[in-house]
Amino acid sequence: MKYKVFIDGAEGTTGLKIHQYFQKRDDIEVLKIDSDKRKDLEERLALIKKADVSFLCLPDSAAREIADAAPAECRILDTSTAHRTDLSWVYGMPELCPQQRDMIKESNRVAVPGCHATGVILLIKPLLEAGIISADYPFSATSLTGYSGGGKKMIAQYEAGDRQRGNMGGQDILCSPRQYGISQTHKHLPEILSATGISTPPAFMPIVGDYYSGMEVTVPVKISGASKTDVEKIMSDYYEGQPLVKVKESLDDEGFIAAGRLSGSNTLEIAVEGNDENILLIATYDNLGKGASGAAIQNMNIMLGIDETKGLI
Ligand SMILES: NC(=O)C1=CN([C@@H]2O[C@H](COP(=O)(O)OP(=O)(O)OC[C@H]3O[C@@H](n4cnc5c(N)ncnc54)[C@H](OP(=O)(O)O)[C@@H]3O)[C@@H](O)[C@H]2O)C=CC1
Ligand SMILES: CC(=O)N[C@@H](CCC(=O)OP(=O)(O)O)C(=O)O
Repeated sequence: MKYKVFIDGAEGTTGLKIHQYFQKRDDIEVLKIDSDKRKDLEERLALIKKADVSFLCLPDSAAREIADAAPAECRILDTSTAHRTDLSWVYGMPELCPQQRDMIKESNRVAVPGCHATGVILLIKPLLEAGIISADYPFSATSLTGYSGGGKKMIAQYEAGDRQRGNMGGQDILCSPRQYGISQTHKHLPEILSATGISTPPAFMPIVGDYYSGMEVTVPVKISGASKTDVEKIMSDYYEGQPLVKVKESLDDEGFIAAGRLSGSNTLEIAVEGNDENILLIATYDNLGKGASGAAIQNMNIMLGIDETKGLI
């Protein structure tokens, strides 16, 4: 018996990547839609009704439209931002707290977390749960990402053949890392608040670089009454036994941490760096792996009651 899945938006960045994972699996049959009907609501609904699980890899508005039209018994995983703070959906982060996996397994509506939000939430949550930092702490986060995080449009921009690469004296502005979300209205801030329960949004500094994929999220914290070693212990205990989130002694590679170090992987690695005075909580992962498509597959595996790492490690 094969599970039937439908990928709505299969020709986009996230959808294509999910499709690639299924090419290596013999337990999954991907339901196909004719290319000229890929935006036809009725055709897509018919496939969602046939599938055991459907993935929405669409812009937010299109994800809302199809999710609203689908019968409640259809099982849907939405990779967009549309439903991540919607209380009738389950937040698809199995490592968030002990109950989350069961909630995902039982739900017909699961929202896959945003790529930046994934790192920020996984870094902050254990400290809040341990009570060594309070919900009103003035958090901040820097998040480096590869350009595939921006979907087809940004990939085309960065990969355009007429770009002059290298040090062009500022002629090719894409060569240098670009900070964005400057007005502090990034679309991942609401889910960071709702998943962690912190009282105000962190000061958030996303930066896109001239490389395809990979993320490094850093949350600096000053904690009185707890050392770096205490924080390491809290972090390791919180994620003990998690197959796709690993706490490492250090991510430092001869003085550097490359944001693309886990490009192509589905795991997320955390390390507590810095010193007792300035603790740096750091997570590295692939924006298309644990930050999007890999996380979507992990959620699907949980919903289907099979090994959650199947096809991912
Ligand atoms: N890229 C990333 O790293 C991540 C992306 N996401 C989220 O995943 C979702 C998809 O993003 P991404 O894959 O990057 O985006 P892309 O722009 O690469 O792909 C979006 C796809 O949706 C299709 N589409 C648009 N409107 C409709 C519609 N009405 N009906 C059916 N298909 C439609 C597009 O078709 P066409 O090409 O024909 O226009 C395109 O193939 C977004 O919500 C994004 O926020 C989440 C995590 C990470
Ligand atoms: C480089 C870049 O532009 N990245 C996107 C995030 C992509 C992502 O994962 O966000 P969603 O899951 O919410 O789409 C951004 O920061 O808006």
